[in-house]
Order: sequence, then structure tokens, then C-alpha cells
Amino acid sequence: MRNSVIDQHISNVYSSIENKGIEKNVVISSWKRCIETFKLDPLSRQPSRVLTHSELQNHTYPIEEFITTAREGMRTLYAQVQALDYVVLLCDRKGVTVDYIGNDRLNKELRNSGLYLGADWNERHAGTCAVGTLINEYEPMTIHQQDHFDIVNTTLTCSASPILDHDGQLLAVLDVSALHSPKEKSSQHLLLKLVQMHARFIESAHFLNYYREHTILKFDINVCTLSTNCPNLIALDKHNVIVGANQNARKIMARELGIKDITSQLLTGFEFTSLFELSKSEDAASFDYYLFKSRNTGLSFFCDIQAPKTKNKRLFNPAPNTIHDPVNIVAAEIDKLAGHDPSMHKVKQLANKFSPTDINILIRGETGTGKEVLAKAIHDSSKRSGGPFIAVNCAALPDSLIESELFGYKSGSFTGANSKGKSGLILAADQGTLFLDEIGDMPSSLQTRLLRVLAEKEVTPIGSDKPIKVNFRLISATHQEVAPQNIPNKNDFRADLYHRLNGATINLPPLRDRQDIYYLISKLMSKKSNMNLSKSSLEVLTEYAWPGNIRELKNVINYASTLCDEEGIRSEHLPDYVFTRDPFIVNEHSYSPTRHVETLSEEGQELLLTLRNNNWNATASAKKLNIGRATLYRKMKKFNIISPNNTDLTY
Ligand SMILES: Nc1ncnc2c1ncn2[C@@H]1O[C@H](COP(=O)(O)OP(=O)(O)OP(=O)(O)O)[C@@H](O)[C@H]1O
Repeated sequence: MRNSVIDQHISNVYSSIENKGIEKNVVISSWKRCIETFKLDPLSRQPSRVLTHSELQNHTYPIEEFITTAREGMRTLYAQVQALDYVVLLCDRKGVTVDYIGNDRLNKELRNSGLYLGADWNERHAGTCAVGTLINEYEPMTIHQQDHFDIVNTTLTCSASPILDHDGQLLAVLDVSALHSPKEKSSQHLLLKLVQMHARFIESAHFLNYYREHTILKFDINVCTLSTNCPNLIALDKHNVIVGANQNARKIMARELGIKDITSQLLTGFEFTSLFELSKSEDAASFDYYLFKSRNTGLSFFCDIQAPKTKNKRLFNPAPNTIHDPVNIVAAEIDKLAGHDPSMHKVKQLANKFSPTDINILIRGETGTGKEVLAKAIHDSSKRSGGPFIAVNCAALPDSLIESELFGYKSGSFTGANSKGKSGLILAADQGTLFLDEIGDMPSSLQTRLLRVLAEKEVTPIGSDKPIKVNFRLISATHQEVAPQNIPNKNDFRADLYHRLNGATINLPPLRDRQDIYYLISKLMSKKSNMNLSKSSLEVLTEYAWPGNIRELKNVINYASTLCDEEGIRSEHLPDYVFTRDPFIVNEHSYSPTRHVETLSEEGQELLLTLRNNNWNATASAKKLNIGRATLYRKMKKFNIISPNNTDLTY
């Protein structure tokens, strides 16, 4: 940056805070705070403060469900500003970026400038900036280029709007920012309006989600807004007592009651009919709606009544779509697979895109990451959902049975066969979806047969010469690398079959890389009534590496909920091994093979548990198992068990 620009900025900052006569504005008040309260230096060139993964989780956990709700609004906003290279940030009430949508192409620059997930935009660290200054001033604002306090931020432009909760308190901040923009601040005027509008959408979505188990009155003077983005919302309990109202409805009620403070608790607890008179509309154009009239001011409103949703149906579903964006709406079956996590967001987008098609999908991911659950969600949201979903684990079937199980056989075709014959699992999937798990374990002779079925769309049972037409969608899964070009020495997976299976690939992230573990825990715990999880046990579960992924998490939740009392799960109810930070050496560059105790055979489980109980000491473990050390190593290799420290046990 040129020296003259820097000098000008510094002189502006210091002269304006000293100039008593100058008109007070939010930027100058903020500069003053930065110097006098936060003791910041505009020349410090502080790199942006970015939280670590676990620090960030402390900010995302408490508002996990809200983040999921806000996502839809962020996406619609991003769709409108993307072409101009703006990014969308959602920050919590402390200024930490808890969600982010931006252009991958500019990733490095955006990260360096703090326009990224985990960046802390609190004024205390970042100086004057739209998010941080809004948190202090409580009003929508644009902080443009030289308005920023720290010299490193003076090329940015940021426009932010508050998102308030149903008590009128600051819940989050929605922001759009860009690395470069025209010099004039007025160029950002429309962007600020856009951000404010989307902040209101998100507030409404959050309100509707929060009060989903209550009756909700959507009302307005204008009948047209009732079915889209209704500005006024009131929630009633089953006795018609007002339990919540959004900002606009609070203003209307405050007028009605003659109360000035719209954040006041006084605005709830009234029986609705003591304030308003409700009747059915007689106007033909709006006969679907009710009318209500205020008893004091005489104002009339059209009203739509939304009945309470049942608990189970809505729990953890994102907010109802107050924002209409048909292209981006993710099918509910797919959406509920994950909470707020960037890589699962991509998975959901891909699954949503491919589910209506008949493209063959290959799902890759470590054991227990939810490959079958994803395949079922794709099936359930596809046009084949009325048909069968047939799941076959190729690794679990012995080679001798897999052919007859899959392709079926004619009566008397081989010794031991059922005398009536069997139609086979491929035919059972007719009109539905066939899910072939562990496809990498399919014997090579059967790969050729499967390829033929896929190419000709007909199956010939063993012992028959009559092919039968079959119509199914194939989803396959693997925890290992099957792409032929990536395994030059492994020629037993046919390249032509690989290409046929892999119309599209979806990579499922391992649980240790996901940011929505809290969502998954809540989801798994919601099946147990009134179950709580203490903060310390949540921290333990967050730090653990989860080699067995969601399957292991599910087992741990089941284990702990069996041991715990009515107060819920505390650390002492968790199994010992989750306190180990690094239970296995996990190779991040390949699909790690089965290493989790529950996924091993009985022999493997015994071996793993003995090693764990003997602190991975080879001599002690071998002695306990009554085998030699060489046999111990051989067995470890067989079951792919690797010591956490990998030094005392080498092969
Ligand atoms: N999104 C999810 N929400 C809740 N439970 C899940 C989710 N995904 C997976 N699970 C649970 O985790 C377990 C493992 O899931 P699944 O069988 O789909 O994994 P997988 O990757 O196919 O495993 P494998 O590779 O061993 O076949 C199951 O009990 C499943 O119910």
C-alpha cells in the first residue's frame, strides 16, 4: 500500500477522534473505542484472528439449529451477489464467523483477509468493521474501505445487518463483503438493503422453526404477503395465549398495549382474543384467510393460521421455506443427514442433484460414515421411492453364494439349491434401487456378469438361458480405492465396470473432519427421551478421532445412555477409550480400513481390546493371548490394527 494512502488514513483516524466539533457517526465512535477502549493501533497490521476447529465449535454448538435454518437465506443471498465476487458471512453475537459461503477460486485471498469460516470480527480484535461495529451499535451498516480501522482492512467493503431473536436480542449478524469494490461508499447502498432483507427472511425462518410446535398467526394489512414472506408473526399456545412475537408484531402489540419497550416480556402472556377480534374473511378474493381487528386501534389484518407441527416430524429439520428457491431446496430425506458442515453441505448438494436422475452413483467413505444411509436417502427422495431399496454387502457374502444371491438361479441348477429356484437380489430391486456395498470386494468373475446386466438391463439366472428384463438404479459404495488408474498393481477391478458404476462420485467425510458432531449427537439422542449431555462429555466426544465414524458414535451414545441416570450423560458414563486423543494412526490420504472394535471379527476384537488393555505393549499383549510376539504382529497386520504411537509395535 502506498505510504501517502497510509498516512492519510492514520491522520483521518486521529484527527477525527480528536475533533470535538465533528458530527458524531458510527465510524468515528468506533475508531474512538478502538483506540481508547481496546488500545488498538491502526498501523498494527494484525493478521485476522481465525479460531481453531475446536474453538469454533464452542461458537457453533449453541446455535447449531439456527445455523442450519439460516443456510437457506445465506444461499439465496449469495446467489445474488456471487457474480460480483462478494462472500456471505454469518457471525454469532460475539462476531465469530460461524458460517460462510464464498468463491473457491478466491479462497486463499479471502482466508488471508479473514473473509472465512472461523474469523473473529469482534471490534476488540479486528477494529472498526461492519460486523464488530454493528455488535456495538445495533444497526445495519456498511463499513467501506477507509472506514475500517486497521490499515490491512482498508481495501475491503462490508455491509451487515443484525438478526434478532424473538425477544428482540441480537442473535447473529449477516454480512456481505468483498475484497475489492468501487471507491464510492454509495456503490454499496443496494447491497446493504439486500442484506437487511435477507436478515429479515432468516429471522422469520428462525421464528417459524422455533415455535414450530405452536399455532402461528401470520398477519398483514396486505393479503399478498401471507403466503410468501409475511412480516408479522405471533405464536400462540394451546390456550390461545401469546408466547412469542417477531419484531414487527411486537411493534403492533406494543402500540395496542401502549408499551414503549418492544423487547419487554410484557408483550407475551396475553390471551390473543383480549387484544384482537378474529373472524373469517368474507372477501371473496381472500376467502382462505381470517381477519382480525385490533380492539384498541381498530386496525384490521388478514391472517393465515399455521397449525402446530408434531414434535418428531420437525425436530432438526431446517426451517420451513419462507424463502422460495426451488433450485436449491434440498430434499428433506437428504437434508437431515447432516447439520452445519461445509463438506456435508457439498455431499447434500450433490445427492440432491443426482437423486432425481438414474445416474449410477459411487459413494466413497470410511467404514461407518453413513454410505448406506446416504444411498437410502437418495432412493427415498428419488422417483423410485415407491419401489424397493435392496442393499447387498458384497464383502459379507461368501464368494460361493454371491453369484446365486445376486443373479438368482433356476430350479435344480446346482446341488443344495432351492428346488423352486430363486429370483435373486438384482431382480428384487426391479423398479427400485440396488445398493452394492463394498463393491471392491466383488469377485472378478462376477464383475463381468454385473457389467452385462448394467449394459443390457437384463439378468440371466444361473442355469437359465432366458434373460429377464430388469429396471433398477445402481448405487455402489466402497471404503477402499477402486479406481483402476490409482492402483496400477491392482488389476482385479475392471476399469469398464468402474466407469459404469461411477456416473458420479460422492465422497463422505470421516466424522473427525465434520463440524456437525453436535447435530449428530442430538439426533442420536433425540431417540432417547429427555436425555441430556454434559458440557465436559461433549468436549470429550468432540476431541475423539472416531475411527469407526458415525457407527461408533452411535454405539458410544447407546452405551452411555444405558449407564447414565435421569440427569443425563456425564463423562464418567463414556467408555474409557474415547478419552484417548489419537486411538489409531489414521492415514488421511487413503480410505482407512476397518479398525474399529465393533467392526472387527471376534478374533480381531479380542486382539484390539487386549492391546488397549495392555497399553499397546506387545510382549504383555502376546503373553495375555498366549501367543508369540511374531504371531501377534502377524495378526495385527491381518486385522489392520495399528498402534497409536506406532513405535513400540512395528511390523
Ligand atoms: N446421518 C446420520 N444420522 C444418524 N445416524 C447415522 C447417519 N449416518 C449413519 N448413521 C448410522 O451410523 C451407522 C453406520 O451407517 P452406514 O451403515 O450407512 O455406514 P457405512 O458407511 O455404509 O458403513 P460400512 O462401510 O461399514 O458399510 C448406522 O447405524 C447408521 O444408522
